[in-house]
Amino acid sequence: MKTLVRFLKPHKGLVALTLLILLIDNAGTLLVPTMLANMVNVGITSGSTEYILRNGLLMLGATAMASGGAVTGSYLTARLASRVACDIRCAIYRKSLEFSASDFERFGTGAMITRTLGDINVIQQAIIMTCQMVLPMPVLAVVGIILAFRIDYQMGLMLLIAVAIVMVLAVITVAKTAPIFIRLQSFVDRMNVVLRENIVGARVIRAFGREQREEQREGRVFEDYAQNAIRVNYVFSGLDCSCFFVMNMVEVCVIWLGGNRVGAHAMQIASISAVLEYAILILFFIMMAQMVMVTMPRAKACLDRAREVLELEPSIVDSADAKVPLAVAAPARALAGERDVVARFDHASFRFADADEDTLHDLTFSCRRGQTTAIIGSTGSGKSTVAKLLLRLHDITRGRVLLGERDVRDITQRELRARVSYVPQKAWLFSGTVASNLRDGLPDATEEQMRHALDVAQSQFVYDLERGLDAAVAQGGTNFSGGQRQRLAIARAIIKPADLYIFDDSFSALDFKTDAALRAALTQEMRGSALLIIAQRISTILHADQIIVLKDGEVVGQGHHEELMETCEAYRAIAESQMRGGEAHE
Ligand SMILES: Nc1ncnc2c1ncn2[C@@H]1O[C@H](COP(=O)(O)OP(=O)(O)OP(=O)(O)O)[C@@H](O)[C@H]1O
Repeated sequence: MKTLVRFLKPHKGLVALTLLILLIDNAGTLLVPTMLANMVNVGITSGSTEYILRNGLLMLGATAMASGGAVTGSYLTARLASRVACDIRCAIYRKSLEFSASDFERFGTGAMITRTLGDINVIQQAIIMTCQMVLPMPVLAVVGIILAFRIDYQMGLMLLIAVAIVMVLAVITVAKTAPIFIRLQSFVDRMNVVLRENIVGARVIRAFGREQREEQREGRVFEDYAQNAIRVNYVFSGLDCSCFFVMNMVEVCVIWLGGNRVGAHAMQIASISAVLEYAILILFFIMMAQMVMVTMPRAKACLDRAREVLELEPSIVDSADAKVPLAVAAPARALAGERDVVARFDHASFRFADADEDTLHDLTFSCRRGQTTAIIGSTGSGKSTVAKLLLRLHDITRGRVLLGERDVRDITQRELRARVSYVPQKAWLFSGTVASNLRDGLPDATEEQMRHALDVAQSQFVYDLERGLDAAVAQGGTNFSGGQRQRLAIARAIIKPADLYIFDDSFSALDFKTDAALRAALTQEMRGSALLIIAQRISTILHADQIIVLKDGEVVGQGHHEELMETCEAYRAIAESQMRGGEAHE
């Protein structure tokens, strides 16, 4: 509830206006039956045309209040609900950008999508239904019963008892059915996770002939959801018919008791229809409110899930004394006090939160300006983790990681990432154009700068595309080959001015000739910065100024290729295995 209040607060004017309009709608609705009764009881019985006309005009006014209020109220509630939903979605998205890799893993991509889209839709609908069906109910019930008492004491009492019984039944139904609706939302989450996995991995599923198995897995999830949805529909149909039964019974009672009261001259005939209308109106709103209330626990579950995301304290935050960030677009310049060392690992160790042992142990090495540092090691030795620590996507457990002379934890994340340019292992491009992707690296890049970056990244293939720099890029860059994607990701990284460029296994999909040409162009281009190249292929790092050999998260060798061939057993083993395979080309 606190979360909802927080998001309603900025719209308090709209909330107040919506409630006022709904009140006007209810007032109009409640006035009509009494006016109608008066018209018949007084106007028609006395034959006063003037009374009938005057009362008719007043009724017209009340009807206009009710219908105008209903239309405006619907518009305002829809507007309020969509504004609140939009604010929650934006807040979740903004929050997710603050998450470290492990924070994000706590929820998972599928669940984050459900929380941002499906869950917020449920909340949006709940706000609309609450405003239109639940909030008017107590007003209508209380005022309707008072008006019925004014018409006749016994009729009022009967209506009060009927409403009390229906309310008790409604509360029991809501309490009993709430868990089904909460379960329903968790099934939506599961469906989303399984569907996403199967759609993204559709080609792998086909390649491994796993269609039947995946179909069964999906079928089970859909089946669970369907079973729950059927139960929900049972509940609704049960509610529907019992409510209509109660309404009809109350109608019978009103007419029966009304007839008796008229016979006893305790009230006039047209008052029966007024009480009847109040009874139908109140019971109808109780029925609708009940239907909305059974879905409320689901909306609450959705709100709780949104709150979980919004209230999660990111595990990586800027320290209080971190310097004011530089503008991201500002060109990088020499880091104060350090001309030479751009980045340094100082006895750094790291352990994943869910791991039993350190992934990296006691790493000490520096990346220098104008030099290429390479990291090589077997699969899972911790190479990518080194890159992520430099970007502070994770925080080290012991030791220090420094940018220039400053610990990365004492720099704002914004400044840190403005000074480091990164090509991730999995080259990811955003949907748009080649140019828009390059502008992610440098927002105001000129065509000349883009062409230069493409040339350095050996991406001249772009010029052969029909629309050149404006060629369309599909989500993830799937309309390009793996090698083309890598080169475009490299172009995006090198167009950004930075002190440190990190290439995480970014040359793996390139042929040897392109790999060699790209490295030569990079070395030439990046003389003023430090390069950190993570690679599996010896040929990619052969000429690096310094090679770090990682084994099980430990540095087991450090030096030039020739030095390492002499002194490092692990390096020699990698080199020899690749030379046997004919990979180590210059
Ligand atoms: N989020 C995570 N949680 C727990 N352990 C992880 C996580 N990510 C990676 N690891 C583990 O950390 C170790 C190092 O992973 P890393 O990705 O750095 O290896 P790598 O040397 O880059 O491997 P590759 O060459 O295959 O890309 C691996 O053993 C991996 O299982």
